[in-house]
Amino acid sequence: MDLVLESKNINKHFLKPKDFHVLKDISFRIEKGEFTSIMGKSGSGKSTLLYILSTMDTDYTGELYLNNELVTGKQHQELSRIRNKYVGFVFQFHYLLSEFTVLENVMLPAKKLGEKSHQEIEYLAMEKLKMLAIDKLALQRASRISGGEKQRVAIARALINNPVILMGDEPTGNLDSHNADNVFNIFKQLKEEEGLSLLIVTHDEDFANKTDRIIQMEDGRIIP
Ligand SMILES: Nc1ncnc2c1ncn2[C@@H]1O[C@H](COP(=O)(O)OP(=O)(O)OP(=O)(O)O)[C@@H](O)[C@H]1O
Repeated sequence: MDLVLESKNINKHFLKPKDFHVLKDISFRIEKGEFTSIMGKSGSGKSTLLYILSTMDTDYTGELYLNNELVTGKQHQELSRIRNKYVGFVFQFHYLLSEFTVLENVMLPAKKLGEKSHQEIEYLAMEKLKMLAIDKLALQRASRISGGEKQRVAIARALINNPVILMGDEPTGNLDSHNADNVFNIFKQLKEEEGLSLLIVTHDEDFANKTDRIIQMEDGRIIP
């Protein structure tokens, strides 16, 4: 079995304003090429969990493995390298740099990783833009494209370092149904053609029903 993510007994407490046990014994695995969605009522802990799994939040107990590597306990710099290399992340809001071009936005995470030349990164970024059918927008400023296009640029940016897993916190939450379908189809294509694993938090039942597996959360637990 080819595992890309494993969570073992992850627990988290928020201590302020008072002790709140927000995640309770979260254990599950994601295999290569699996398209998983996370659903659950508002406040059930979905975003909190996703920020831990993507290594952005390190304040928890338990163990997290990415690509069979234990990431829990790693120092900031090493963690940042692992995140940049293994995890792509798409937010509900695109967070593009509006004064930069589409191409420059997509290139940024690869520049940060610093493993490839400018030319190589530009080539890879254009490949991602082509795959998402937005290569014609490469030299446009990010502020001048539509909402659906911005989310596709955000996906291209999340893919630039060829992550093993793409995570999303309601990536279709701000989109109309046409653009949401479009993003779902892109995710499905990435799974089928690239063997990418996806872990997507969503409130959209239609979206979730089309994924391979739904993880249901309630009060900080996964419902078995
Ligand atoms: N920094 C924080 N300090 C204290 N409590 C927090 C903090 N962040 C989140 N919470 C609480 O933790 C619980 C889980 O929040 P989380 O954002 O993970 O839920 P969610 O399932 O993603 O909700 P939604 O669907 O509304 O986005 C909520 O009750 C929230 O109020």
